[in-house]
This record gives sequence, structure tokens and C-alpha cells, in this order.
Amino acid sequence: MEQGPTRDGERELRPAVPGLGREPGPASSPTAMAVAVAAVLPAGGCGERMGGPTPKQFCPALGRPLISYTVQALQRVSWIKDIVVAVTKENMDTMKSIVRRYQHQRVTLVEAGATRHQSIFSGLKALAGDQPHSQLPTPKVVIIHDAVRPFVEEDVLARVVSAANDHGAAGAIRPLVSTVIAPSADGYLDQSLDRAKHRASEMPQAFLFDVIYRAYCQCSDYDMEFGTECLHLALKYCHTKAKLVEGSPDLWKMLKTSILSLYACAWMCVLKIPLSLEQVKGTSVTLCPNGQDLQKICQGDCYNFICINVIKHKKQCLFWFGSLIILPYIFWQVHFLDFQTVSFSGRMKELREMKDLAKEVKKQNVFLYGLLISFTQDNPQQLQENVRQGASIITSLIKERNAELTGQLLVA
Ligand SMILES: Nc1ccn([C@@H]2O[C@H](COP(=O)(O)OP(=O)(O)OP(=O)(O)O)[C@@H](O)[C@H]2O)c(=O)n1
Ligand SMILES: O=P(O)(O)OC[C@@H](O)[C@@H](O)[C@@H](O)CO
Repeated sequence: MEQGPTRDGERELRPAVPGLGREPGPASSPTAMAVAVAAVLPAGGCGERMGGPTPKQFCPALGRPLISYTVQALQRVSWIKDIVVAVTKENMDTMKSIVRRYQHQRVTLVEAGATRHQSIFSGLKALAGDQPHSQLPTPKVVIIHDAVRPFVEEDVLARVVSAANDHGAAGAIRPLVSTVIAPSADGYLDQSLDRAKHRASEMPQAFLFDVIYRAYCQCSDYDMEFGTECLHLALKYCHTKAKLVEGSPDLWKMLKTSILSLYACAWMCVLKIPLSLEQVKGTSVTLCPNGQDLQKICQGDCYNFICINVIKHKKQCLFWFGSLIILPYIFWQVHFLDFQTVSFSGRMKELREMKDLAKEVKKQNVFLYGLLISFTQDNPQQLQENVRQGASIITSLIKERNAELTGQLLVA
């Protein structure tokens, strides 16, 4: 087994999962129950369906391997104490250098198996107390999450962990996007499933460690080789019925290169006046006053990020929304306009320029949306309110990727 960074001294530190169970505590702030949580990331696949030479988990997005985003998504959840990543022998060095380069923490690498279930089992063994070489503490609840699903939020992780703690197993689900049919052996329709009654099983899933580990220990060779569903193993071998938890649309798994592109949701704010950084404080954003470029932002721990770059008298603002790999690129150009000093013709000129640019970049599948945030110098509160409104417009439209909004100027 390959070990990642030393895990000394963490054996006694148990995480508190938000919203998990109830302990006596002040009624206004329900104390979260302390539950030990670890995660296993199977990352030993070869990406057969994608068809490229590089396994999809190592494909770059904005110059950074996909798996690094997934690890980061788990790493930023402080109550996940260990992240065990299963990678093949031949990719072990690559993964080690990813861990080093992006300074991933709490990561332990183990050798993947020939199938996904084998890789997961290998990860679980690293956390099991009964294994001679296991060095990590055995968690009460273990999360299993595909390395190729980079967009996983703390909220859904907490919900599956909480449900697993209560019910023994839990998994995220999504509505089916198309109807599933069963063909007969000779190529005719045999059965058509009622779409409303079925769901797609997604990740993350979570289990009481004891349940899933016992299931894997008893698992038949056939299940180990051909099975794909961990929830099914818990049911079949431990009679544990998984609680199903609604997941968000972001939980998709990378399967094809066509979606291996960037979801560079950035706001490009061209500030037309010298605006003090202080003025946009309080918008629940992180401010980054020095000239960092998008690449650097992506490499940092930046989710829901607003970066303000100061370039001489012109200021640029990149609002980074963490979700990285969906086509098409969405680009927000945010104009801060002082209505008292910028004339009507000045505003029209800006709009025309934005429309022209939007037309141009649409050819490259970049949707450029405009957002106008108006203000007057004497009313900083109004500006803050407009920035807040702008942020909520962006967050609500960012996932729609609506081509019709290209070149439109929305007003906050
Ligand atoms: N022997 C394997 C096979 C798969 N996986 C991992 O399981 C997750 C989900 O599997 P899948 O999407 O099927 O990935 P691949 O097996 O790489 O893809 P394909 O089925 O197209 O070959 C991925 O993170 C993949 O790396 C694994 O750890 N070990
Ligand atoms: O069905 P697939 O082989 O694409 O994927 C299997 C896994 O990646 C996993 O996401 C599901 O089993 C959900 O449980």
C-alpha cells in the first residue's frame, strides 16, 4: 500500500458532520454529532468508453488533472478526515506528483484493482482495522465517490453521510434523462420502464463502514467482476436498504471527451471607475487584490470565488464559481457603470462592444452574457446591494447555459 502524507496525531480527532444527529446542546445551535468519516475514491479505471490514451481522471481541465478537482472537492470538507484514492500501479507516480503539486492533504494512495469494486475494496481495506497493514483509523461512515465526478458539494456529502449514519447506506439519485428500455435477445422491444418510477443512481454514496466492508468481504466473484452498484452489495449481503437522497445536476460522471472542456464560469468585470476594494466587501466573496490570472485561481482552493485584479487604473474582476468542466464555457462580462458620469451614448457603445464580442466567441462555444451593475459614487450601499443582486443573477443562470442569453445585457 502506498502512503500519502503522514497522518500522525489524527487518530483521536473526530469530525463533526453538520446536521448529523442531535446531541444535547443549545437549542438555537444544534450540536452536530461527532462521527468519524473517511472517503474512498476509486480512480483505477482506464476510461474505455472515452476511448483516449489517458484515463479520464488524469485528463487536464484548465491544465489541471480532473482527479485533482475531485480530491479538492472532498479535501475542502473539513469533517472528511481521510481520503483514500485507489490508482493503478502504473499511475501511482503520476498520482503522487498530483498530490504533491496541488498540495492535497489527508490523502492516502492504494493500489486499484481490475474492476471498480476491487478498487473500492482495496480502499476500504486501508481503513479496516482487521487488516495487518492498515494504518488509518476506521471511520464510522465511509463515503464512496467516483474520481471522475468532480462537482460534489458539501451539502450532498453531508446528506448522504447523515442518511448512511441513520440507515446504514445512502446514495445520491437523479431523475432519468431518457427512458430505459430492455431489448430482447433478438433485438425487439421487450420492456419499457416507466421513467417516473425509476431513478439514475449517482455518486456520492455513503455507508456505515461495517456494513459496506462486510458486504465486500462476502461479495461473490461475479459481483466483484460485473457489479457496478455498491448500494446493491449492501442490500444483498447485509440486508441494508439504502436511503436515496436527491442529488444535484452537477453530479454527472465524465464519460466522453466532448464534455472534457472547461466550465470557466468567470465574471469579467471591467470597472469603469476607480472603485475601492472596500466597496465590494460584504458580498460573501473572497477578494484577491493582486494580479492573479484565472489559471492561478483554478489551482487554488477557490470555490465561489471573486477575484479583483487591479491593473493600473483599470480593474478586472473574475468571479470564479468552482464548477469546471461543462460545455459550453460561460463567460460573464460585468460592467460597473456610474450612471452620473457615463453618458447614454457611452453605455450604448459598451453594449455594442459586448454584443460584437459575444457573437465572435459564440463561434467557439463560449456564451458571453453581460451584466450591468449601476451605481453612483455617493451611494456605496446601493452598489453593494446591486453587486449582491448581480451575484444571485449569475448563480441562478450559471448552470442553465442558455444560448439565448448570449450577448444580452442583464441589469442588477
Ligand atoms: N478497475 C477500476 C475501474 C474503474 N474505477 C473507477 O471507478 C470510477 C467510475 O468508473 P467508470 O466511470 O466506469 O470509469 P472507467 O472504468 O475508467 O470507464 P469505462 O467504464 O469507460 O472504462 C472511475 O473513477 C474509475 O477510475 C476504478 O477505480 N478501478
Ligand atoms: O454504470 P457505470 O459503469 O457507468 O458506473 C458505475 C459507477 O460509476 C457508479 O456511478 C454507479 O454504480 C452508481 O452507483
